[in-house]
Amino acid sequence: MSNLVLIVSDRAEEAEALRNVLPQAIDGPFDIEWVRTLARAMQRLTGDGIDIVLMDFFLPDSKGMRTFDQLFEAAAPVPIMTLVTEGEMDLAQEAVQRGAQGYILKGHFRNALLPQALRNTIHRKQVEDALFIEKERAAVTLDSIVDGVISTDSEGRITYLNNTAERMTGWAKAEAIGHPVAEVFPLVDNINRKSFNDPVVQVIQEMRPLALRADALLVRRNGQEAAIEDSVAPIYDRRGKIRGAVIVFRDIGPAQALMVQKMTYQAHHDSLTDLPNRILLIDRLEHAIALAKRNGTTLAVLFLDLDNFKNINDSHGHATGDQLLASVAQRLLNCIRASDTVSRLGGDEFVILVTEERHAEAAAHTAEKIIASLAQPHRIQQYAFHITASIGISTFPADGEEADTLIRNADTAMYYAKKKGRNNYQFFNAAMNRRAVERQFIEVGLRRALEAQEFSLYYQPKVNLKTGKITGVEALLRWHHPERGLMLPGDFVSIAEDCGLIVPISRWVLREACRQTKLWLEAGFKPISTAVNISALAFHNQNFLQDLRDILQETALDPACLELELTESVLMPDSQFSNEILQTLKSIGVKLAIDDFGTGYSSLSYLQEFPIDVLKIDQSFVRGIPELARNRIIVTAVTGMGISLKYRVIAEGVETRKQFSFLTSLECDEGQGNYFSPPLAADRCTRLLKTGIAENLLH
Ligand SMILES: Nc1nc2c(ncn2[C@@H]2O[C@H](COP(=O)(O)OP(=O)(O)OP(=O)(O)O)[C@@H](O)[C@H]2O)c(=O)[nH]1
Repeated sequence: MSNLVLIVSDRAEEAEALRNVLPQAIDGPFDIEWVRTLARAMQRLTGDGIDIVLMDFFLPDSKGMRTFDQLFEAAAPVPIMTLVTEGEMDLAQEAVQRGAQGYILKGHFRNALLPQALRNTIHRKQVEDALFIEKERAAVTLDSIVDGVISTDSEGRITYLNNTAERMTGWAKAEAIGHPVAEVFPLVDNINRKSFNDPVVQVIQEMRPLALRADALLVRRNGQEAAIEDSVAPIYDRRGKIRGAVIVFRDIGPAQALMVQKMTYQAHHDSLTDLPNRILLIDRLEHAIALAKRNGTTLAVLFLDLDNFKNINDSHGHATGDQLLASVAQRLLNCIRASDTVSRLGGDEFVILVTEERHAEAAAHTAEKIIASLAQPHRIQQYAFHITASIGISTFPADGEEADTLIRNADTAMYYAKKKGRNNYQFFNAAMNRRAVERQFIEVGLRRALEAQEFSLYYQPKVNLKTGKITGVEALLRWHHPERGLMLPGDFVSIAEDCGLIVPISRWVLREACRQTKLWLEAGFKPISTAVNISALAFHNQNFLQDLRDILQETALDPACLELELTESVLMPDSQFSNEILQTLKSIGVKLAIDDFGTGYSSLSYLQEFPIDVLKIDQSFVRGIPELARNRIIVTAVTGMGISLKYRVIAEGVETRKQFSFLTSLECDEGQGNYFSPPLAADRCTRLLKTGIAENLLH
């Protein structure tokens, strides 16, 4: 598109010279219009289409600066350049100061830079106009919307407020500019009136927008508060550098503010007990840590888990469980100061934040108070419930400087309180952490071990003490850990129980033992039975009986060749339930043995009640015989009792000829232990089944 140049000059030779140069210019094209007088020029400028004016100061109807002033007023916003001689430079300079875009020296029209200068001037003016319109449009838009808009520079100082922002903050734009945003736009949390971290600083530091948040109160200049929702976004320049931030916010009105406040409250509190939940606890804890750091004080975190709470739910129903939890919450609140926090993390877990302790150990006092308070009966409906709790304590700064670490370490200490028999409290120590890390390592390994086929079964023979024949084997689990090598059950079973992995592991053990026994039977080793240990969790698992039936069917093993070993502690807590399962097991046809007899309840009455075939005397009693009188008496009594009740009695842990001889003299049926053979991998056990126990060991 060509540009139209209006030449305002009375000198024909000048107009002619420009006419000769401009239409052919490479930077063009330019079209030319020429007028001789100011009046004609003014008239022409009332119409459209002129892109630039080139004017002489001296015209027939106007002279000097007046010519420029008149034209400038009529031409706006068309750019003007003046045509001057060297003697008129002063006029040219003054015109530039008054708004001219520049000047052209007469006699230099052939200069190649002239068209370029004209084109640049026209272009610059066009850009300026577009920018002006753009700014105007933005300003008008921003001033007409109902949202407040504030922008800042990269230091967080105000650079702009729209009308709504002026009204809502109480600051006029002119006053606010240059002030820190936190001064003009101060925000507090609508739950506890705590100041928010400056969102602009955060956006500039993190270089990403902050999403809309609806739980903020804007404190106006006059001190009034307004519930708002706001978002903040960074402003970048063309190089991607942060130049500031823009805040957009709106007044959400009292009804919505109330709803938001309610929702915010719900998001921070537990609905059952109305206590702060984990989110609010972490917030308070972080705040308390910051304060303790500043003041050099300490604080303690008490992690509390009710003992055997599941039993209450199971026996009285979830609703009663809920009421008990609410009662516990109330007791906990009564044990602490108003400045402390009791929170419920979920389930039967509570965390208590005790602040401003002079000595962290003072938390023990709170723990004792809590334990004593919870011990009082809780009256719910017509019942009085007795409940205890285990508490772990971590202290700041000794046990961690982060909220998460303190809670985690208190949780670890709580776990040890459970291990110590429940109803007590334990302070966290670093050794616990090492053990917790170790447990974690084992647990992670266990989760992989089944799939990675890292388990195997070893078998230890049981020997008839009269005939010396092998009557069966006990299957013993081994874990070939890729880093630790061979691991025994004592290293990992309790962890597998804690994380529930014992159930699939037990299923694998049962299947593998049945499969191997079937192989031995098919190979002609008869009669032989294999004993498998059943843990409490596996025994109480609701799929236990069905799994067992499936495995027996799958492996086609005669159930009489499978012996299940159960400890007294598995059976006794709920003997009626146990008896029902044992009767079913009996009807399936498997043999039942009481393992580790003598270490647990050793109740004779249940022995008669349960359909048991075998009594296994625990190796701790066999160890000292015949020299150790106490053990000698126990082994003698248990063997005699077992025989008279018509059980097969098996002594575990036989290691010496003396023990073997003594057990034989008692007419104990069978023995098991390293004296006859250590536990062996399946192939070596197969060889032993072929050769039998060495003759010299038996006589
Ligand atoms: N009534 C009720 N029970 C819950 C709620 N949330 C979780 N529970 C139950 O609380 C029990 C928590 O049990 P645990 O802490 O794992 O075990 P426990 O029986 O207390 O035994 P220990 O902690 O080992 O002493 C589980 O049975 C959950 O089902 C709840 O909101 N209300």
